[in-house]
Amino acid sequence: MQTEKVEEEDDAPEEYVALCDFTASGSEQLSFITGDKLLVHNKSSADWWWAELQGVIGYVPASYLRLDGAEEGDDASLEDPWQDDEYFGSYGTLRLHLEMLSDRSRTETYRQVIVSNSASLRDKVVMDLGCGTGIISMFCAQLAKPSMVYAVEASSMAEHTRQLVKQNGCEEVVTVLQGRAEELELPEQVDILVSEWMGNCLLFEFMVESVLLARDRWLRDGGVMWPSSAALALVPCQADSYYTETMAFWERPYGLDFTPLQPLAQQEFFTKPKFSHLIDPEDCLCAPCDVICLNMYTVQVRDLEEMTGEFQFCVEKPGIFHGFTAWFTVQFESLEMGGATVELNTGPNSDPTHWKQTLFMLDRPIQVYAGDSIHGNIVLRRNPVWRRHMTVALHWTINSNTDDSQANISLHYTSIFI
Ligand SMILES: N=C(N)NCC[C@H]1O[C@@H](n2cnc3c(N)ncnc32)[C@H](O)[C@@H]1O
Repeated sequence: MQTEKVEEEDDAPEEYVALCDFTASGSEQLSFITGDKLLVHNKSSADWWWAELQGVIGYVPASYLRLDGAEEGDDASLEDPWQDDEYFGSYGTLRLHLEMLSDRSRTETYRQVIVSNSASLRDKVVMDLGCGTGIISMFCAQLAKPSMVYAVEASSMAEHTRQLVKQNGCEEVVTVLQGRAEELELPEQVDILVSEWMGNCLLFEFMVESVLLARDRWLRDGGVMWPSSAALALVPCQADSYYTETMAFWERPYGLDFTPLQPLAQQEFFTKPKFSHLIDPEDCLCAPCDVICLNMYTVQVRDLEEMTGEFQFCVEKPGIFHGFTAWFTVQFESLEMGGATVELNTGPNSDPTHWKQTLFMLDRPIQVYAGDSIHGNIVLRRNPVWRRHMTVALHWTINSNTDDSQANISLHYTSIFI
């Protein structure tokens, strides 16, 4: 995730021009269309600014705007909307590969997919998209007998991957190709396109776009996608420890009253997802549900622009509704008819992974009771400027039938996260 420094608050409002349309998804936001000139009064956070358009005030996504009068070329995002230098630069070092290889649940799942399909992999042509250090390609070469594995890697790690392939005696089967998969020329179509492309909340990094473009270009008719499908799971949850450490903390630190900072804390800590969350299964207020499902054979790049999922949860036990936790699962269908599907589940009831889970905090916690209904929808909207990012909007309503003072009212909140 990119973290931008928050610029100091200015007195005189600055005029910005809208680079693309934005549709508000809450009363506190401001809609605009490409070319609108907005007056920015306050850059309260790196992602959301307080702005005015034709006398109406509201929050606007900073990344959709460019300072009026700035030259087209001044705007880095238009030059490098994929932030490729930074993105592939980060994968050119070992840090992220060490994290991924150290994730045994992730890596062993891919090994299990290869082992359980080893007979069917014989004489097949495989593409390993975004192979990194080549681990999946070498699993294929060592545990099965494909005729060829094209190990495609865009970062400078590819040079080291070639060495690893040779070091492990796989050079007969594995060919390392350096470049973006959607730009490369392969000598032939492939029978299997395997990739480990998943990011936080399943889609961050949007590497999935490259997988779909490569599918359309290189996967032969009847070929197999691994993963074959993917799902984003969501559950309403308690998050008492996070709430205590970021909000309750300001009540009496060292005997002093710091509560005037709580609105700032709410803005700073609860308007962005917490990506490194490990939710305790006990904190789930009910069973999770899959809100977004991707069929990797049919989903199109254009579908990624905006994805909406409905949910209807029935609270199973009384507790404090602090927010929603999200994670993903991916499924690998068998190459054999009727063969068992392998699944990688990054949720709280499975072995932990380096993705952990993602916590979306409510603006304020709400007491809920068994039988309460939490229903609404989640909207993943891809950032039209920064192509590896998206906003997540959660709209929900609680219908409670207890005799509590809040009973029988609908609480409707929208939380927007970048
Ligand atoms: N979230 C993840 N799974 N990230 C894994 C990304 C790995 O794939 C590589 N990668 C990502 N996109 C591409 C692409 N379009 N072409 C080739 N390699 C890629 C990246 O350099 C890294 O080694």
